[in-house]
Amino acid sequence: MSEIKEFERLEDILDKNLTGSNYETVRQLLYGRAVEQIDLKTIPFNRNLQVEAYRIPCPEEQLRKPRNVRIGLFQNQIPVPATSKIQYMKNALYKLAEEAIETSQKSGVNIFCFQEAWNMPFAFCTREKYPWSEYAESAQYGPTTKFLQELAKNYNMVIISPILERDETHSDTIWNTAVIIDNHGDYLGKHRKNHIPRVGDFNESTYYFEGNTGHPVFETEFGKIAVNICYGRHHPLNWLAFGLNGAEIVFNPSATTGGLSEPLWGIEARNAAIANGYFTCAINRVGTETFEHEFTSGNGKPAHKDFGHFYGSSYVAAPDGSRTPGLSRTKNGLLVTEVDLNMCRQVKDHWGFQMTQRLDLYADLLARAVKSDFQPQIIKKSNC
Ligand SMILES: NC(=O)NCCC(=O)O
Repeated sequence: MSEIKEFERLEDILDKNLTGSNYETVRQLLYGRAVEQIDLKTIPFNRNLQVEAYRIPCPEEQLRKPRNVRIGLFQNQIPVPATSKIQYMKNALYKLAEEAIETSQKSGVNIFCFQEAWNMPFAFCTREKYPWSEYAESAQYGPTTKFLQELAKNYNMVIISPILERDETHSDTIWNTAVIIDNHGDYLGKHRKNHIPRVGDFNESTYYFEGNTGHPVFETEFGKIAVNICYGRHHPLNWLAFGLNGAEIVFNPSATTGGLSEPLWGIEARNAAIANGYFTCAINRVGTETFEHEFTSGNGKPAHKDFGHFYGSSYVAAPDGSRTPGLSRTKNGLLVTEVDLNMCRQVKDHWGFQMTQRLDLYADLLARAVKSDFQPQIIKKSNC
């Protein structure tokens, strides 16, 4: 697929080209029930940050109070060239993060999530070990976690921080990890990316292995949350497992490019929300990162110095299939979304997907499929 850079977002095209009831019909078929815009006009935003805020409506119940939570998703370009010195890059990103978290706090955000490997360039396309491995740091005690613990505590906000992790206890190994910091500034735990891509320039397996933390769900004051890191969104069972462990919101911090995955982007996290009865939050990087040395994609095409365009387009999807518009494809942005977690149970009651999911049937098939003597269940005519 060729790169698409020349438009801001799909929603703008719909908006410009469809009018009146045509627009509403198409919007509803594509995006589900309408979300409401929240007016944040009073907040003095940094001009370079697109801030959009929505409420996903949810019927009130008679016995349970609403469990309203505001989610903040932050997508950004690296603020200085990819080739910058490590500490310079980290400091520039910390400054950006501080602004985004401060704006989130003014917007009433309770849970904030960054994009994948947010405190570094997405350099895994290069296959160079240095300097990129030097970005790795301890999940619990590293400088990025320390920096965010302070902000989480001051702003009473849960923060999800996907970073490159260095596990000093286990032979200095490197992992692609999301760190969860609670709203008191305490380290709650971490999750390591389960599925590592080997597609296009996503050469991440050069740096780290498939995660070994299972499918943890973190119980916070603002709901039960989990993190499905980037490429894991192509794996329905990965989403399912977070649902089985009771997640109410699953974050999908990502770094993906237009030429590779854009047609899938609006589908996968949204489908996961519907199938598993939880909210999903897809966050993608923005911009083009150019590296010093050329690399190839192993496809016979010329060597190049960048991955292509990271297309942003972060969004939130609800268990009833509705979703927010996406943020810009080209700008830094903060997407604030208010959701009522009661919707998870309401949709489960309505559709019955969990009641009818027949896990036993699939457990039996999966148990057989992983064995070396597995025989696929194929019926054919006896004389063929
Ligand atoms: N970071 C990452 O896993 N990217 C893989 C590409 C994709 O899943 O779209």
